[in-house]
Amino acid sequence: MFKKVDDSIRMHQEDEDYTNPPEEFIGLSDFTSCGSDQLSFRAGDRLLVHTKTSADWWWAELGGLCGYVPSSYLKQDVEDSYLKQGVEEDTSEETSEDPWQDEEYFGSYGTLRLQLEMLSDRARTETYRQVILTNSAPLRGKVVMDLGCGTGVISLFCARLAQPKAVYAVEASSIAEHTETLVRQNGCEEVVTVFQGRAEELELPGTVDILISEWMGNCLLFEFMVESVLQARDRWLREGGMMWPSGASLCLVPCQALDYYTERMGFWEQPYGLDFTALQSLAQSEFFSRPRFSHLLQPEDCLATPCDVITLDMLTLHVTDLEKLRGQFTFIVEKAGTFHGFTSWFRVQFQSLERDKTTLELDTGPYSEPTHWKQTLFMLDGPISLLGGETVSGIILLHRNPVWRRHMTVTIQWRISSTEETGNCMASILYLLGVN
Ligand SMILES: N=C(N)NC/C=C/[C@H]1O[C@@H](n2cnc3c(N)ncnc32)[C@H](O)[C@@H]1O
Repeated sequence: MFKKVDDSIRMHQEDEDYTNPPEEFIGLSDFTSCGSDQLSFRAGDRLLVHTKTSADWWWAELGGLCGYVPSSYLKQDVEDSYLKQGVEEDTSEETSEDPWQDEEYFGSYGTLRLQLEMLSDRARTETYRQVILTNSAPLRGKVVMDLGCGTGVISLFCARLAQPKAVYAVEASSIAEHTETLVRQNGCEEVVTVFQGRAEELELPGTVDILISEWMGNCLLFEFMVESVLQARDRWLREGGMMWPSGASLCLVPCQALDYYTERMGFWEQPYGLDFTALQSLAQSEFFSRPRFSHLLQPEDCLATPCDVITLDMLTLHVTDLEKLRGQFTFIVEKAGTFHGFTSWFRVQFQSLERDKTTLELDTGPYSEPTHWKQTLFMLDGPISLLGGETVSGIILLHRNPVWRRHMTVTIQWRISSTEETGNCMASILYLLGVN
């Protein structure tokens, strides 16, 4: 999907390298530490960066205190504009200063490649078709807004499978120029009207009864198109109207990832009979210091029963809630295995328009048909052997990036606690993972 500014997991670095003189950076925005080894600061603070331990997490000092800070919250005090960490060098004024990166974002969605990827995702597209089909009766005479309609497939489902009064198909990318043709070619021009532009900037003929959108990104929120959906809800959805999806959950599970670990880390043990283990710390930083968005988790690699860590009600959620979302979890390890990391995915629900009728759901997890989102794998600093019976508990924090508005930092704080039958003291390990 949309090219990611350097998403990475901050790693624990045991040996700090202080050979380079510290560099002074300025805080772009307030940052509140969410772990014992992070350093809080305020916008305008001048920090001394001693070590750029990874692409997104640096070891810095402020007022005599040291700790990890997110590089995306900092800029150097230089005359010309400072390009953010992870965004490629770009001459156009627009890209380096547009916090929504809309030129790049809508540019990518204007390609058939991405539209084909979403349309080819059978589980995704068929779920939306089923939602329309099973609600065709109550959809009669209603006004529908399809936000981010792309090729207009959902709008065409509405017009072909139900008898709505009108469908407003809203699309900001250049694909909208073709959507008009598709609407006419499928004989739906009486019902479906295409509006090309950002939903936030458009004038619609009036309020709508249903706001349907396929807005979800990796880890549910990446891309933050959800903000556009909430803004459109507040502006166009009538009182008592329906949001589709009506609800969304972010799911998490501790897991094994032996194939990935072996492929990227084990490989250096003895390639062609040679000892390349000296490269393993680089491999850790290069491969495991960013979420793996294209992971396909096998059910047998789940070490516990997955759980919903964050749940959103699309009728009551506010844009301001998106700045910081927090969830808790407690997993009971159900089998012996190697704890390589956590895998996350999402589920979205579509409440029926008719009271006490079935709510439909799109589940992008390992026990359902794979989707183009696949799942997201967060690797640990190093694998941990588990016997089964342990408890893995902790919290997950999603902090929206204050500068790059389509990005977020995901921090997972967790501990393993296992008490022997003999009542030994609690053995606990505390690790901190941060994803930018
Ligand atoms: N990532 C997945 N799977 N789905 C995301 C789906 C994104 C689609 O919605 C459009 N879109 C996103 N935000 C807006 C907006 N504010 N106004 C109008 N159109 C918009 C994009 O151009 C894509 O075609």
